[in-house]
Amino acid sequence: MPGLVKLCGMRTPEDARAAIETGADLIGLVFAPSRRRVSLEEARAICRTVRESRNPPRIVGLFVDAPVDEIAMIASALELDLVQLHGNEPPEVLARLGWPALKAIRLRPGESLEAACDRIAPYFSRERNPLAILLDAYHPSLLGGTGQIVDWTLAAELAARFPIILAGGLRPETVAEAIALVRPLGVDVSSGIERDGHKDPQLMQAFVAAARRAFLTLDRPAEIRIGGMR
Ligand SMILES: O=C(O)c1ccccc1N[C@@H]1O[C@H](COP(=O)(O)O)[C@@H](O)[C@H]1O
Repeated sequence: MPGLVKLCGMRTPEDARAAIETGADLIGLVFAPSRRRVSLEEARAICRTVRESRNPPRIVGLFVDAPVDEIAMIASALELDLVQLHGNEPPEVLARLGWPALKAIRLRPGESLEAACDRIAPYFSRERNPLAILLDAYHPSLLGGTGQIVDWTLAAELAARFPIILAGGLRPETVAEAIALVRPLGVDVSSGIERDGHKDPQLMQAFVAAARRAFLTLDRPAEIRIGGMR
């Protein structure tokens, strides 16, 4: 599959149904402090809805600096396809966890290419590599899902060197330009598909359609495999 599209922050089975309708590849459930956080029971209901669908997206559990035991417990209880580690988890955490993972790196304003590469490279020097690095924008007080935009020029340099999923302030009307410039393996969005703080089915549809069109126009579409998915 050229170009993955992840829709993050599903809070209800209805959100998940709307995401499934778009044909998104991945949906995200937040288990970190956030207005989008779901309990284990709420997550179970969402997972059931997803798995009963005909073309289920992969389910990603998002954690921020949570204890490894807690991540492992939730990942196995819900049979998550992937975890997204969105805090300051060092490479050892991915090795100890042993679960397919996306590692988020929050780029700081003015961060140099060299500094960003120095932060990312250690994740690829171990026996347990992340499937991709998810680039988000640093916020001084919030952990993510802030709608803040990443430096796309820096992101493009990083995407030429590492498997990158681009996140951070993407919207239906900006995602095509971001994909054309950055050429990531995938894109991820949370606040850009919300209206009045809730997931909006029309914005979800518009985001996925725009991302799909943009990935198709890349002359050499990037590819990523997640659990046999192409
Ligand atoms: O979505 C959240 O509430 C969240 C909470 C804590 C850490 C990360 C979170 N979301 C991730 O943030 C990025 C960017 O989101 P946005 O599109 O800028 O709103 C994305 O990877 C979400 O998965």
